[in-house]
Amino acid sequence: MRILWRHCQIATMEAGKYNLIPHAAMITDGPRIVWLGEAGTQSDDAIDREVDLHGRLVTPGLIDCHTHSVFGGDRSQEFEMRLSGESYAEIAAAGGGIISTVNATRNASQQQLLESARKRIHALRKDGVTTLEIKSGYGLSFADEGKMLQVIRALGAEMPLTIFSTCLAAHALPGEYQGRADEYIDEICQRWLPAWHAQGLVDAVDAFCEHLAFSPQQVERVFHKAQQLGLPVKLHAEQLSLLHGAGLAARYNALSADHLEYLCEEDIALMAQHSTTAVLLPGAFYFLRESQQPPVALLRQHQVPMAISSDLNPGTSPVLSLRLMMNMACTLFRLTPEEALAGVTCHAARALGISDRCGTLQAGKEASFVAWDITHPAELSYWLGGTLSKQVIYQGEEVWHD
Ligand SMILES: O=C(O)CC[C@@H]1NC(=O)NC1=O
Ligand SMILES: [Fe+3]
Repeated sequence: MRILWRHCQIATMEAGKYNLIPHAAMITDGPRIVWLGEAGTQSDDAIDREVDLHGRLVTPGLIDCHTHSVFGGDRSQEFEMRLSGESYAEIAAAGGGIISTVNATRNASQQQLLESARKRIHALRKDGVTTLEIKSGYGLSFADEGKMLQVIRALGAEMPLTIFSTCLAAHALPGEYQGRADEYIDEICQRWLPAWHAQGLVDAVDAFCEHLAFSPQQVERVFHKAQQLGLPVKLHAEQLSLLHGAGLAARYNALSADHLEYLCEEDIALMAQHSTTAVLLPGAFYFLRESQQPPVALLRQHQVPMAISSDLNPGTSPVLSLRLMMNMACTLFRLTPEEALAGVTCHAARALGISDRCGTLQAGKEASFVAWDITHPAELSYWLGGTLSKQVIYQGEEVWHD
């Protein structure tokens, strides 16, 4: 069905710039854009339906390229304990920390994981998200990581947005492997990854490269297996220290290196050379009250595209608004509002390797876009909270309206 979407202004986000078309229209045919431009200059091909967008501003659907949206329980009590002055050690002794989420996820059924994730994803969708990456990483066993990956695929099958599945089995060391990290990595590489890949459950492979998680040597073994399976890689890198994880990821032509507070210029140059996108996660920086900022000026200087994401997870970034992350990227990391919008559209698409399909509004690309009740794109980073999205269109269909 050919639909003419008229009476709007469009920010196409091509090349990471607004490219504002002030009096615009767009024609979609099913899930694809077939034309967009100055209103009235379109060809007079048959149109089946017209939609008046009431002068609203239209951007590409937002892309949240780094989330841990599937998990059991939550860590709100831990949050309260910390603010009551309890130490990490006391919290851990009381069963808090990432292991508490692992236990809650292992004890939850697929249905329970699906239902709790669905609520969180709906909040993101109302805020304009039409593509979402979700990682495993709270199961940490063959059965429970497989359960998470099945839930991620089920969410993609039932919800009106595109869901990209990333295996993060190398997120933390489970209790049963304490002191035997290399054996855990062996299990992931020799048995788990090949099986999940054969079941079609994995679109990319990620790991957490950090002193409290896995070493660059252990990460490289996971990357080597992913490469053998033909799966792209991503990496949680330089969040809390400099281990040159981002440089290792770049050498494996990673789609992205993420967090990057402690990133160095040598590894930025490798990211530029290997087209690895930088993914900045201001929610975790803010929630952990970090002080070390990612080197944004150096990333700009080396022309490494910066994506922005929620890092939605129960421990360090319980975030339910990607637009709030845009504000934090500007307020905390000093990105411009135009860079922040590029960070959740075209650069986020690049971080998932799907720039051919979405992230900008152009003929031939996916007809996934948002009509916002604003007059300038900078408002998307400016307003804190609130509902600015009036209509969310996914692959040519209206899937949410205010
Ligand atoms: O605490 C949690 O539940 C996850 C922490 C989260 N995972 C990661 O790799 N970095 C983080 O901040
Ligand atoms: Fe993360």
